[in-house]
Amino acid sequence: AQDEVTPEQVVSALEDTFGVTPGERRNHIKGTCATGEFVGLPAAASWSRSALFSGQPVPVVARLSLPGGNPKAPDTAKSPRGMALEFRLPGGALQHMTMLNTPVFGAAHPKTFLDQIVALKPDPATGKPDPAKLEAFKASHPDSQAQAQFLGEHNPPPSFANSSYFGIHTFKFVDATGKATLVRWRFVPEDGEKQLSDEELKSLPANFLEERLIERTTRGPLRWDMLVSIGQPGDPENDPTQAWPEHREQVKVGTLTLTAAMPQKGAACEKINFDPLVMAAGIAPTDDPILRFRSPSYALSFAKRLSGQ
Ligand code: HEM
Repeated sequence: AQDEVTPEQVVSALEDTFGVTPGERRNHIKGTCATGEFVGLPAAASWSRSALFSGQPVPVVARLSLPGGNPKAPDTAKSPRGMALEFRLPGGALQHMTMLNTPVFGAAHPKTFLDQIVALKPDPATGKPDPAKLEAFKASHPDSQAQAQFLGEHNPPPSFANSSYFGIHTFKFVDATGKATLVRWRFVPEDGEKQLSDEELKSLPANFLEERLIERTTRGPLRWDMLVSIGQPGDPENDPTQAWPEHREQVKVGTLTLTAAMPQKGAACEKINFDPLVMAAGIAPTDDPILRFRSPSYALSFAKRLSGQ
């Protein structure tokens, strides 16, 4: 029954809960474009033959975002922040990484994601989600617990620049001989991780993330190290709600640099579908049911917004 959920149902639920802004994303509607480059470390070639790790600069189009389909979502919301990257490899190949600033996701199966979106629908009487429905959702979906706990313990960042972003799913790095290694990646900010105080959460205006990101890039390049954890046999491969055991080997495989940021309207990131299954040779997906479900859901949202719906 878990896999009976369809992308159509989930996109309809997003539209029902958040409303539709014609021509815009059904999820992560609020966002900011950025551009820069990635330079990989050739040492990573012992795990992956991806052109990402040639040592040559690879142009990147990025989008930093807030989840949900409400274009007015406040930047203080205790929700994840998103970072989507499109790497433009030599010869026209593309590699995507579409990440959140939580180490785990809030659903092991698409049904949990669907039920959460339904539970988040504002009650017409209050304009807010019904607390009883949210409680019932939590109680009946233990796989939502780990991400909710992380979000409860970590206030959102004061800037997109002050967050780590996690691939969350397990992926395969594939070397030149075809040997696959299970990995999880994350991007760690050179500006350091920071969290808003509870006071700031109450006093800050609804919009500051875009302005701060643009301002930050005018003062100099913004960098994240790409780190990869190397999996061991038995590490969870198909469950994005489960962290890997601590002390897995960590390898730095490259550096992302963002040099400019701009409002999304008319900018390079606006019309990109950051489908996480867009992959170039050297990186491959696992059978994680959430990872596999994302691709057709993003395609549906993308097709609708491109046609002006
Ligand atoms: C059942 C699971 C999920 C569903 C149904 C889903 C659905 C969607 C949809 C429909 C969009 C808008 C696509 C577009 O119009 O371009 C989106 C965007 C996004 N999602 Fe997901 N998502 C899921 C899981 C995840 C996970 C696990 C992550 C992170 C690891 C993630 C991160 C993002 C980000 C960062 C964006 C914004 C991309 C951009 O800037 O264009 N999502 N999601």
